[in-house]
Amino acid sequence: MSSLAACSTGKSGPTLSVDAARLRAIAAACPVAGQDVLPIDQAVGRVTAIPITVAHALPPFDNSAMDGYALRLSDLTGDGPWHLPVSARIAAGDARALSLAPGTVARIFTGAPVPFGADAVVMQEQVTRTSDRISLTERPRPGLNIRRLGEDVAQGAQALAAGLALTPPRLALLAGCGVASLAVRPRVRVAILSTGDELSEPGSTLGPGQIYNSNRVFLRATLSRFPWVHLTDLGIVPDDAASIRTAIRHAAQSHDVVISSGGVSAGEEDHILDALRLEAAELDVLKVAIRPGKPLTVGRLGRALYFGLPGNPYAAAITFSQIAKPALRRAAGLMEEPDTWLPAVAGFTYARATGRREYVPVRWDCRDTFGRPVLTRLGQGASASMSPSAMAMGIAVIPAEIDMVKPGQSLTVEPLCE
Ligand SMILES: Nc1nc2c(c(=O)[nH]1)N[C@H]1C(S)=C(S)[C@@H](COP(=O)(O)OP(=O)(O)OC[C@H]3O[C@@H](n4cnc5c(N)ncnc54)[C@H](O)[C@@H]3O)O[C@H]1N2
Ligand code: MOO
Repeated sequence: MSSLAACSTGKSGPTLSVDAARLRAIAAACPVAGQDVLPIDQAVGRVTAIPITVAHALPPFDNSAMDGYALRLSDLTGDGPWHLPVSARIAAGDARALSLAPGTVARIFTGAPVPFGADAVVMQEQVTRTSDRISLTERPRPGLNIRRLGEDVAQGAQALAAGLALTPPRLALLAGCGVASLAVRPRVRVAILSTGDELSEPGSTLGPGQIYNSNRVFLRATLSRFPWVHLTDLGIVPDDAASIRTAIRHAAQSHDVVISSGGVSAGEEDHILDALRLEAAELDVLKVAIRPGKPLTVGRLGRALYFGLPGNPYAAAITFSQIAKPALRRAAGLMEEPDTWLPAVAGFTYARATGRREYVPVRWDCRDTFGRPVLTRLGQGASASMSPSAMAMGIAVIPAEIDMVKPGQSLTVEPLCE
């Protein structure tokens, strides 16, 4: 079991900047408490609950980085070339605790234990071998081609801090240190629901005035990519105040985060805000200077974090990625915020109203002389349009105060992954 402790009591206020809204959402999200112990091969994408210290050093013994010859530098007296007999042969996995006989070299292979007394390994390409001896002309530097015990991770050291996503390289690091299982944060229990009497599910026949529910699939697909989420899909909730109240109250009792789409703007058919108020939710964010997605609502309902995303599909997608996702990551216990924004340059002209930071679907097929993508804008910025973002290579950001974007203007873009 996990739970989010309430840790902020923000009040609703005027229109917030995107950054302020994001910070409030993150502040409202406390990491889920508790920990699960998982075998390492079931932990990909999960979040470290505590610092991971390791019982085994990496590497666990001095070993050779090359196929070659291990030698003692003190045997290379005077000027070269030096001629030394080969006294031993050591392959990877050799279990003998060998000492290198003075005045000799050992044939050694990559990954094999360096014999006691040897202080350098010379690559085989740099020696001449004749029957049972080698000749070399250049004095190797001390420690050449020797991977020292614990040089990657010392025995007993912290291999990973708490709050890190277990990426494949991090799991490989732990495996290299002999870690077989570890403590991760419990999954964040997320409930999603759609509101709107106009909604019908794909596969059904559309009635008059109906549209297909696309936000549900978007949220399911997006959240399914987060291994630290446990998802409950509550489907479409009837669009009346009582049904919505009951649904969100129950969802908040058994989940860490509740995400709804639709019903957050000003009309009397938009019931989410009323329902949240009647359920005594603490509302941290009610309006954001973002395009699309202005009527985003963020708050706390009981012990759960609540996101009321706008119904328009592109607005739901942008507010999810810009505001909800960073807060969800905090709820998951993640302490790293990825910075995926890249410098880019506009290849289009766009006259726009100031006041809201705008997220624009873009493509690019060339780069400028500095290597920055030259962006083409897709669509007209309608928050109900789905084709532009479906075809986009990335989302460009236009600062709130800019009233005209011209070709050559510096922008930033976040590439979309497949
Ligand atoms: N008088 C005002 N009207 C609107 C305002 C405003 O400030 N004053 N804001 C506009 C903005 S901006 C947005 S964004 C939308 C937000 O609307 P809601 O969050 O209340 O959402 P709905 O009204 O329920 O739906 C909006 C739109 O999206 C469609 N929709 C809803 N759910 C889904 C879904 N699951 N899948 C696909 N499409 C969905 C719905 O049919 C509507 O067309 O409000 C503006 N209005
Ligand atoms: O803020 Mo809304 O998404 O423009 O229609």
